[in-house]
Amino acid sequence: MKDLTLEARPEAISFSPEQSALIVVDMQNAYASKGGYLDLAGFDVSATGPVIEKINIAVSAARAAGIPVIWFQNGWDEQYVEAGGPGSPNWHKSNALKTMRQRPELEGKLLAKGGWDYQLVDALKPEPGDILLPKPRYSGFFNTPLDSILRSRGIRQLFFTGIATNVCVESTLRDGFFLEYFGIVLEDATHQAGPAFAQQAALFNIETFFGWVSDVQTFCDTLDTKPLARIA
Ligand SMILES: NC(=O)N/C=C\C(=O)O
Repeated sequence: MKDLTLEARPEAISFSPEQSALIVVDMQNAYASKGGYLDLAGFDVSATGPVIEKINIAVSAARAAGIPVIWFQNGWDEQYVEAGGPGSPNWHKSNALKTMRQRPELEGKLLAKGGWDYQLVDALKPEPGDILLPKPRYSGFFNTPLDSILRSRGIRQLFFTGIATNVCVESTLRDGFFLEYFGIVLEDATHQAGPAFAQQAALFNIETFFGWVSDVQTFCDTLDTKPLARIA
């Protein structure tokens, strides 16, 4: 397929579907569902429903265009060895680990592989041919085979969706930038962890310093695919 031009901020960007991947960051109950880790830690997850719908549309369009879909799940083994102990800054900064220390009844329930909190939300279903990757830190490029998977497939452009815009989405897009990948975030298929200004700040950072910002409808229109559902 020939190069396509995607309308984006701060400017349009050309890309080749054969050199692209759609990355779905951490669409787990932990980050998108009531009763998940972010909700229990006091973050507002009430507006994640429309984001899930937009991600489904973007995933359908990517698959129709032959663009690989890469799903990340953030979390650790049930004993939290992969989370790191007090010698890791993750131990000190992870709000999931801090919440479990404050509420021992939650120990082993947050972001633990095999648990409900770690599972992708029911409305999002990987299909055969998609790539599902665990990741133990915010960035999808650390302690994962992502870079090798992308380079071995000649992929240079990464389209980002998922939660949280200002944490794991931005972290992975930033590291991709340093590794010479072109990062484009589909803003209406993302949601922040924290106040609304965190979403705007992350999008400002991406647009201004690290990549490009577009949206799901533009992505679908540019690929000229017929997504499963039109965006209202
Ligand atoms: N997926 C994320 O952006 N996660 C943010 C915070 C955390 O995992 O503690």
